[in-house]
Amino acid sequence: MTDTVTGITILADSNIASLDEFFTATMLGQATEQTVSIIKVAGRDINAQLLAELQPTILLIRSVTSVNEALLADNESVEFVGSATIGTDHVDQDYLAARNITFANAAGCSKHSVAQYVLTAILTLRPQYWQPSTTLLMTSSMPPLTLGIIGLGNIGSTLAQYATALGWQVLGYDPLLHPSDTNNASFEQVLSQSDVVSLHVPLTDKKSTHKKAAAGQSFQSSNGSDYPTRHLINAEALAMMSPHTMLINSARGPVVNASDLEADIERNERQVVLDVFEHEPEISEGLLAKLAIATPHIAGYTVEGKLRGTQIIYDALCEKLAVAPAQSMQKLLPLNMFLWSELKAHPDRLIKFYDIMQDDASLRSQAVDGQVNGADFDQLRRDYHLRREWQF
Ligand SMILES: NC(=O)C1=CN([C@@H]2O[C@H](COP(=O)(O)OP(=O)(O)OC[C@H]3O[C@@H](n4cnc5c(N)ncnc54)[C@H](O)[C@@H]3O)[C@@H](O)[C@H]2O)C=CC1
Ligand SMILES: O=C(O)C(=O)[C@H](O)COP(=O)(O)O
Repeated sequence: MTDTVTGITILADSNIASLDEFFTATMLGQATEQTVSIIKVAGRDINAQLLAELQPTILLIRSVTSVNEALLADNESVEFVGSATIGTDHVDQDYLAARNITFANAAGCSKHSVAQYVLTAILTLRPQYWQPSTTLLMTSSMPPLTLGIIGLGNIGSTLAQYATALGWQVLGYDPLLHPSDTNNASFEQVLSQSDVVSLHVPLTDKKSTHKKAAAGQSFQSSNGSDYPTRHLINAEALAMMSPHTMLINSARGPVVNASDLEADIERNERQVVLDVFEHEPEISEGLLAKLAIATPHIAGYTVEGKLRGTQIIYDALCEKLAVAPAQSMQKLLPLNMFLWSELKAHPDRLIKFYDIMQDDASLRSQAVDGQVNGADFDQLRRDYHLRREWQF
């Protein structure tokens, strides 16, 4: 890093967990005369003007800050960008690479939290599907739930493990991975044969756009894919699903076409669970009332999920600074009594493990004339009670 004499200035989204515990001079292995200043602002307020004023060396963000040419074209101070999130659709990674700015995200940080959110949603709406595999063969006459999972990366594959533990059938679709026990179906089969379809894909667009980096060279937008996911679930896809099939989106809002979804719910009375929204942080008028469960993009918001996000970008920054990490989230975590084995044995305790309807009620309480505005949506996320991740 070039800032070894003057110290390090970090500009950070104030919604990143435990910033003060991780990003100090001591924890970043700096000599005692060195300063590390950390400036915390709301993620949506991080803009080119603020960067020009503060000249940070390090930028720490979450999903609400777009990092791209528009933000960085006039900036020469930033050398490291860390996003304490799994998703990276808000970051133009190829632009950062072209500018020689190191980038790290927090892959997998909240995979259990999101999988547990999805399980909770399903079991809250359809409690009849509690069928731990040990009792399945002996007692149940009802066929097990068929869970369709679109995207079998960290979250999708973790969800598949929980589903299998409950004796459910998994139909999975991921065209970018080899076929496997769970990557075992086509897109059409997942949609047409599942009782519940859960989306776990990144937000991507068609591969195409060639852009110009600041230095003049041409590069491709990092969000381009041969299997784009924007509006993957549209009227055509919804028409393949039986009205009985529940749809859950905890990936990114624009993976589902919101107006097609509204029309589909009206037509089919489909049970739909949304944690993310096409026009987030706004929720379009009329949509909220049609949803079975709606939450303000908090599927990954557990104490563990958020702290792991911070740990992963902290470790990456330590690597960039060539120092050994000195802080560990294990030292910061309060005792956790939420055991998956207990929940599996006592399904009636689900509400104690995660009361998803309380999150739903908090979001609906913000609605005025059927609409939630962006500031209220963001505030719910900022003030979220942070639940606990179930342990093994
Ligand atoms: N609601 C929330 O709080 C959270 C949402 N997320 C979202 O969940 C997404 C998935 O997370 P991870 O599983 O950890 O990511 P991951 O990168 O481990 O897995 C994504 C999988 O989707 C697959 N995929 C890509 N395009 C596809 C397509 N067209 N059809 C089917 N599969 C496709 C990829 O091959 C990959 O295996 C993130 O990108 C993020 O946007 C992540 C964390 C929290
Ligand atoms: O990790 C991701 O990807 C997510 O969607 C985050 O958990 C969402 O949280 P924010 O980054 O928007 O706070």
